[in-house]
Amino acid sequence: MAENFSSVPVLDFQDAISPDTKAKFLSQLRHALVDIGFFYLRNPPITEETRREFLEKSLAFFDLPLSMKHEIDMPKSKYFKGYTGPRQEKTAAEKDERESLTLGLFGIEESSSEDQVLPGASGCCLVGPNQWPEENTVPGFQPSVETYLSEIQTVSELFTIFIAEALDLDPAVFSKFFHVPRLNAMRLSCYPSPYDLDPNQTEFQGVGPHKDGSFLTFLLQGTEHSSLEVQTKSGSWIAVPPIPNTLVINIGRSLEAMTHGVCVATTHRVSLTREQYQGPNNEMLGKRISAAFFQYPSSSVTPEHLLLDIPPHILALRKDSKSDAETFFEGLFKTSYNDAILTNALTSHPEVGARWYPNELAAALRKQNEGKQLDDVTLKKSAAVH
Ligand SMILES: O=C(O)CCC(=O)C(=O)O
Ligand SMILES: [Fe+2]
Repeated sequence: MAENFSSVPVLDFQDAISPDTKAKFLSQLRHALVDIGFFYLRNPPITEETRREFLEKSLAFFDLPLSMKHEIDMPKSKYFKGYTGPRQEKTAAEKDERESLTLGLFGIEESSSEDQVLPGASGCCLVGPNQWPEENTVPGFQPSVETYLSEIQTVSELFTIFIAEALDLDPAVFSKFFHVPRLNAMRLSCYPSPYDLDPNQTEFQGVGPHKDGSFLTFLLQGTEHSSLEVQTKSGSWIAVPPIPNTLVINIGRSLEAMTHGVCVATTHRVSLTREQYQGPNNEMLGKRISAAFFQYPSSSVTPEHLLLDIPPHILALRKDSKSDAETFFEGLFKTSYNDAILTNALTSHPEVGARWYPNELAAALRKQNEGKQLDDVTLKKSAAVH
């Protein structure tokens, strides 16, 4: 559980790459990992052009008529990739107002090939081709997304080293967990203006309170809206407004579990109000856009590999000795990481399961019900495709 804090710290990527400031960077990173679970990264190594193109084309994608977006509905893909419409997904038992497009790295990294699709024990898989809109509907959308994905993938690889260094671990300790084919996935989300929703309601659930199942999540807030919030230990919500030229990085359940709860996965949500959709000069802002890149350990790693040997002085930093991380860990890795992730994908997107993997879906729902008394939010939101 995150400590009480009043704002999310801002780290600077420049500090990480200069020998004079590296120690300061790692100390700030350790504080963010252990006490907060969230931080901004200023000056991330993503080119301005990549970011601009990517966001521009993403907005154009969501501006397409609904019928065109439904042509690439997620249930058409057996790999859990594609479009999810508004109010089609639930978080914490409530419908989310956002619509989204889920994309993976398949075909983007050189060594990706059909042969590397790893079936789980249950025979379904998460690594496979993306679904794209017709090129003439949003010209340049696919290359702009692929360029962003390959740049953010590189950032995520750098962070496996920084996290190890910040915890006084061997800098290469994580490298064996992250290899092709990667389960990493990006969720491109678009949040409607409350002015277009029920006039009798004041607040809307963009996405409900949850923790990510990832190792780390790299979030690009693409518009000016201040709608993302994180929860402190006392239960209050702190705004994480967009800051120019930053990414927001947060810790997911996998890193929390791997570090025995030293690193904290913090609950967050996107809550939509009318005030957030008014700009500084009272002008109306359009839709809110964000891109969350979820970094996951590769599917072939086993539970024994994943649990790290943490030095005692780092374990002593753990804030919550009753962390549910280890309970979560047992649940997540009871069979294999890959199977756990598939179970979560199936329960998060039952419509994909119903079409492609009906038997596996039934088994996954049984498993989910068995674990329900443990922690509802944990199970719901540890999904790889989340
Ligand atoms: O859109 C955002 O700012 C956050 C989205 C998020 O938390 C998620 O997709 O897991
Ligand atoms: Fe999230």
